[in-house]
Amino acid sequence: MIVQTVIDCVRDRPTESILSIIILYTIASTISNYRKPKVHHLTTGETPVVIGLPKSYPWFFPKLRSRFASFKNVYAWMDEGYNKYSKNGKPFMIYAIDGDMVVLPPPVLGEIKNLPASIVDIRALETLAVRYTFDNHVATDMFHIPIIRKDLTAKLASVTPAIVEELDLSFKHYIPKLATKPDEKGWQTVTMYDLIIKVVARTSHRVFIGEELCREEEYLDASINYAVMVFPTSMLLNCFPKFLWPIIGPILSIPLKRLRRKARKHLEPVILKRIDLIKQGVPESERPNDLMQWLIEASLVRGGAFATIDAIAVRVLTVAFAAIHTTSLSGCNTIYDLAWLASKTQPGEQTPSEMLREEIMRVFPPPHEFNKRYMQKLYNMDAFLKESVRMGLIGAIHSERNVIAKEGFTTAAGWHLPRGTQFTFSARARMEDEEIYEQAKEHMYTRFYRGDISGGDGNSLDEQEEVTQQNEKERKLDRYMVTVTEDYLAFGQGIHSCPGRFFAALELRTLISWWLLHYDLKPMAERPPSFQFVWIDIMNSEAKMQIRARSIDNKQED
Ligand code: HEM
Repeated sequence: MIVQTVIDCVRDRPTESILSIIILYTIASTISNYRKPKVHHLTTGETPVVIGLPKSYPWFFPKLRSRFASFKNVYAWMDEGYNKYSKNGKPFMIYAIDGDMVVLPPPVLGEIKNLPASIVDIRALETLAVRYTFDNHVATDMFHIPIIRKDLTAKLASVTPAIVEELDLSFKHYIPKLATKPDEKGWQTVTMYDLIIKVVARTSHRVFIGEELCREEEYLDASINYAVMVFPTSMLLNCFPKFLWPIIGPILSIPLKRLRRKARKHLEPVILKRIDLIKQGVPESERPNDLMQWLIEASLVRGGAFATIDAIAVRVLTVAFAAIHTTSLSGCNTIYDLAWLASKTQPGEQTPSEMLREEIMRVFPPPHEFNKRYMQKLYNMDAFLKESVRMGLIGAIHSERNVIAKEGFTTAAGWHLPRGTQFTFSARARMEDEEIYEQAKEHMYTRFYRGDISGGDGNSLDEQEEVTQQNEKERKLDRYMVTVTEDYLAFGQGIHSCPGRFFAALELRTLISWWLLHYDLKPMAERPPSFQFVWIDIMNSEAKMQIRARSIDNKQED
């Protein structure tokens, strides 16, 4: 009714409507600016400089114009702010389409990264509009996070055979479906991202929900599409003021609800069967032992609405969302890098693929029985993956947080952030800082190589070891791909650092190993360019690659 009246009004009196909207916007933003406490320095009273305000007609809706300009300019603004302010220990601000963001200098990271949610809370709840893109239960209790961090990570060694098997089966299943027929020399064309996302989705689901469901195409498509839809839906919702979310949120999330129903159709019978097993008192050792089982058990413990099929199904989709795209992007970028770097190799030089293949043959000689312990000995592979993830960083920023404490939060350097301040840190600009990473814009695949400090036995350094002040000195750059340091930001920081990175590293090492043992890549002249949209770097998912099965003959050519 209200919506119809508004539409009629805009249609009948367009000029008056636009003028009214502009006046209303001006009044609302003047009031909110006036009332909102500002970030400031407690002794000097200085406030952060805003980067990205329009230079022409600066009096004409500067904030609004800046918000629209943020769609394509955030990365340039972040570079400017990082070099001018962050490196001098000062914060700066950006008026982005999804709100005002304070970007803090890197030293503050150490102060906030382990603060409890009562002082600073993870902002993903709002960035991703979790209440609308997932549901209230996920927004209020993220119990899947400790399950991933502890239970899944603890099980990695025992799930490795399942990962190896499912990767093999799914590559063999999807390559004939997605690649063109081999030409006379055996070369096939494939859109690599389409292949990798299918393989990663199926393999991850083998570990998350078991063999029974992981090969169900309709379910896999629903979960992949769900993950794809979350970002645009939340981005769109973030363009509206928060008070409109309860009205607009349910409308914008209709396509997500449709996909949820599709996924639920497949999950429901399995969830019901597993709940039955628990109710019948089947001992734990005889029940399935995978992520879905742990999620069901934790949901039943919470009871009430948490224990419904809907809530459990959405929880499974939440984990899939966090896991599948991130891992597929990293895997696909790594394959792009292998093909691109091969084109830069001089005649007679070993290509990166050859180097990695040689290492795989040494660590896992035929019949290539992969296991988790020895996976850690693939030092070149780990260094390569770590560098590809650094180069393919998915965001301009990391560790977005909201100040929750009533009294706000004051940094050691005296910057006061009032309650409600949204803040973050530079990720891309920091990871491309020449003072931290020599030739930062180059893919130096031996940058993180650390076989030389590990004694070569793979036992002296455990990749799950935390970097602490005590052991910091003895490390050379960073250790493993999964090691989180304040200069390696691909997995976030502190208590909210990615809990799934150990699983991702295992899956990626297995995936690249499988690839190198079974297929060749035709060198690509350039790395397929990605494009940037507000805070996110959207990788090139359209790039076509030439691939060729490694027959006995090809292997001999190597
Ligand atoms: C290469 C692959 C991956 C990358 C690059 C990646 C990256 C990240 C980043 C940057 C964050 C945000 C940390 C922060 O806000 O400080 C994060 C959080 C998270 N990731 Fe990952 N991730 C990957 C794989 C996975 C996988 C496989 C899973 C699940 C099995 C997963 C589950 C999560 C979850 C649940 C969070 C939220 C943590 C929290 O809020 O405390 N991720 N990840």
